[in-house]
Amino acid sequence: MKIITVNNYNELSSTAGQIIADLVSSNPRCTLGLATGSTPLGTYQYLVKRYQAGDISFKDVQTFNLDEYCGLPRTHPESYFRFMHDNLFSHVNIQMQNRHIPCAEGGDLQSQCDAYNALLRQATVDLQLLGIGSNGHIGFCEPGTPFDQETFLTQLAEKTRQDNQRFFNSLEEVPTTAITMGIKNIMQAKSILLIASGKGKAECISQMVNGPVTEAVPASALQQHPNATIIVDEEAASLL
Ligand SMILES: N[C@@H]1[C@@H](O)[C@H](O)[C@@H](COP(=O)(O)O)O[C@@H]1O
Repeated sequence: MKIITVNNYNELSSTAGQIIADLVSSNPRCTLGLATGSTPLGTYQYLVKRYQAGDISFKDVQTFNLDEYCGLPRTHPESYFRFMHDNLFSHVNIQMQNRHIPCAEGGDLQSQCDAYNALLRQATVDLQLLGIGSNGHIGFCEPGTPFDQETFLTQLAEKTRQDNQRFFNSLEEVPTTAITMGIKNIMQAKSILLIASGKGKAECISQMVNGPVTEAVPASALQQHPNATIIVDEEAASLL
């Protein structure tokens, strides 16, 4: 694992954004794995600026998102479909048919998992962007998820629902399940870029980097990835 410590969130966002922009410039047909949550917002803003400045084009870039809540229509303000539209897709030229997000609408969620997994199996993700949950989750792979797990219907941990309550009016409104890439899918990316900011992430970052590789801390699987880079600000790095 390569660890890059930066001073603050702005630097974190530009450092991560620069790595992604460099990849898109050198490999215009690359495939990006994308993440949601508040941490990647600055990274997406950086990429939008570079696109608007005419520095990079996403015309031939493919994207695969990590996860999607179940029980929210895609039009819901907190769906990850909507998040990606509002924060990245509506501002850059990633073609509609090249954007992939798990579909968690409709009755047969297992079929939706299988369909997404089949797409992932055909793809090679060049760079997977990740945030981290305060309990060490990646995507929505919660503690206890087997490392050989592929795309699946996951039960959200209570801690995750509490953490994400800030985006909803009440805890009751936070979905209890989601479709997520599995750890096996995530680990198949050629490179991984995990970003974390703030004191609330210090403990899980320390466990991920210095703790044992264990299913109890899903992000610890990244210790076994040949090309994983972690960018942390000083607060998130404070227990390393
Ligand atoms: N499914 C997402 C994760 O992909 C994300 O990494 C995590 C942390 O989010 P934040 O960046 O808002 O702390 O939140 C959600 O649970």
